[in-house]
Amino acid sequence: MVIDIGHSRLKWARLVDGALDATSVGRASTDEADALYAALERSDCRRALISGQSRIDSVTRITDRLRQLGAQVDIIATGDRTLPVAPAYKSLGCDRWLALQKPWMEGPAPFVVVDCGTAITVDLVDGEGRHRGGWIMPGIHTARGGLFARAPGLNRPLPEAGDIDRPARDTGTALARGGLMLAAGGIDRVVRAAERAAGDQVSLWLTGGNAAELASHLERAARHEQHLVLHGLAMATQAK
Ligand SMILES: Nc1ncnc2c1ncn2[C@@H]1O[C@H](COP(=O)(O)OP(=O)(O)O)[C@@H](O)[C@H]1O
Ligand SMILES: CC(C)(COP(=O)(O)O)[C@@H](O)C(=O)NCCC(=O)O
Repeated sequence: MVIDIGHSRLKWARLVDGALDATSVGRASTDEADALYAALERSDCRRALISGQSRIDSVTRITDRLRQLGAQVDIIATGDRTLPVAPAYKSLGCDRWLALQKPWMEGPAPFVVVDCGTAITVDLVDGEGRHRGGWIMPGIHTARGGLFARAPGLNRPLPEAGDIDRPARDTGTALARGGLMLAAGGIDRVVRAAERAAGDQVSLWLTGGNAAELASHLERAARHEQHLVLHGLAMATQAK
């Protein structure tokens, strides 16, 4: 089994012959991992490779419970296995490093991976397969949470955003459109900067919990692959 412990959500899947079994992908809140334990107990898997790029207390709680259930748990650290794309720097999040591996295997060409989760991270890999580094921005939900903490009067259930290019005429819609505009505008700008840094056109991969809602608001078409971190973990199980 491979498990991605994010700051907000857990994602997991079984492997069949070293590849992800798409039918087995599960998700839960990082704070309520019972569905993961139930999936482990239902399956015949007793080994887990984990990306634990989350709060240390969450990772400890989840891995302790998995061990109690009889699993052999291995937590991967950035750069500690030989994968096709090496990290540009040592303290790079393990989730970011893992997410770069599948796109590079699909063709040796420059690309960026945008992971839209608790944070929005954008990472550039050039045409030689070198990770050139990236950018970290607050995720949509995180940015709104920060705003609501400072201006609690704004906090409310949000409606569908609709056309984000149209000026909103009520507070909820303004917040819904503004959050998407902030993220999409930041991503569009970063992709242009990545192309200047690479000196080449880049293809765009989107992953993470907010990828689907952001895709249609970006300037260019992106390939949406929901579980790039899990795919990277699957590759890591085959690597030394
Ligand atoms: N069913 C869902 N439950 C929780 N969050 C969701 C759900 N669908 C989309 N999201 C969004 O996904 C974000 C988390 O994305 P994810 O990639 O799982 O993050 P992380 O890897 O940081 O834990 C949340 O901030 C939320 O806006
Ligand atoms: C930037 C992140 C918080 C993103 O985490 P996520 O939103 O996927 O939960 C994580 O990759 C991280 O803690 N990185 C370490 C710092 C770095 O990548 O430079």
